[in-house]
Amino acid sequence: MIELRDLTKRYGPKTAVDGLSFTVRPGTVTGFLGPNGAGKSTTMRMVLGLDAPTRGDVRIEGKYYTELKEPLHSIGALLEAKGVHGGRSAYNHLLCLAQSNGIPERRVGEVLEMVGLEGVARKRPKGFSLGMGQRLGIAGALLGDPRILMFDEPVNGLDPEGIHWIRTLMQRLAREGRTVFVSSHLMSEMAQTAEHLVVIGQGKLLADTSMAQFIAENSRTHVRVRTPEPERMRDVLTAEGLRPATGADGALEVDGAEAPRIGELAAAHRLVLHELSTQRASLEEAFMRLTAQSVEYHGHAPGDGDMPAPGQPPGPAGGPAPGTGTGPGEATGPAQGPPGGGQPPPAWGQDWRRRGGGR
Ligand SMILES: Nc1ncnc2c1ncn2[C@@H]1O[C@H](COP(=O)(O)OP(=O)(O)OP(=O)(O)O)[C@@H](O)[C@H]1O
Repeated sequence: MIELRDLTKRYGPKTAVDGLSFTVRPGTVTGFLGPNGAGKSTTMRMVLGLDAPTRGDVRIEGKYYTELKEPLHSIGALLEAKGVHGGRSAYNHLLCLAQSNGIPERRVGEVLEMVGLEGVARKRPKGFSLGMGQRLGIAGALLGDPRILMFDEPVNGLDPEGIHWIRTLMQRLAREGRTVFVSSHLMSEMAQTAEHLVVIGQGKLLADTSMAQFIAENSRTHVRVRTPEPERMRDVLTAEGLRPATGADGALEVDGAEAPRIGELAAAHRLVLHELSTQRASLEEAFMRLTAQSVEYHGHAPGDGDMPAPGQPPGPAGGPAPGTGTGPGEATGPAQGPPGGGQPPPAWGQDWRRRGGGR
């Protein structure tokens, strides 16, 4: 278990981490999410005692990092894959780590096998690919067989096979009852990996919630209906207590009813349908909405007039491209903006934040 209490870090006038309090529990993968510059790495460095908090503290299994007698047995971390001595072989790099932490040499072979690097054990990491470097970093984290594992952006730059491998490994470690804390700035990646989420923006806690709750509250659906008689369809839906909106292309967008129900209503009133589809907003979009106010740097493409200003939720045109945020619970239809035909939707993130998401 990792417990943060009012954790704060200032660099001169810049507050990188601002009063963070949350607990990372064992048995699940906890995703640590936030846009670039949100303070994830700074937080993780403070967990490991590499940076001193300006205020507040972190405890690992109830102890301060400095109180841990053999830290690698308590917490293993992958912060930056490049922090490896390039001149030593992978085996010797791990052996040095093991010897300085009272870990028997046989464990070096075990972890190399676990990460699939046994074939290059005698090679120098200098020539390793990014993926091999990540695997070596993870081998180092696993060396002390720790109860807690912490990975900072472990899938950055990896190919799909590498991403799949890391995801599976993290889930296995959590199933073994370990605490697994992993940072990312990609909601779509976390959606497939984590069961619990901690979201920060500009150093502040935005959410601490289960992934299931996040999906339930943010993967909002609506039904798109196209018919040659939209006005009559609208009247039928309104008579049922629904409030259809008109999309940019004239299609009706209906919240609060499933597609089969709408299809039955249309049939009962002998209305021809040209389209009846369930649309689900992507989790990536929900995450962008939640963190929109706390993104440090906004990119703008030429002619990017639709990008939301900080604090403004993006309309459908400002959201990610369809299909960019596939995660569990968004199997139907392309990723779309919410209903309303370009009208700003309710600020889901803010609403969700207000409702809280604590355990
Ligand atoms: N040593 C430092 N000195 C001054 N400012 C720093 C230092 N380290 C981090 N910062 C600033 O603190 C803020 C948080 O940085 P941090 O690297 O923790 O964010 P992050 O969420 O990990 O971002 P990313 O996803 O880009 O890695 C940023 O504005 C960064 O510029």
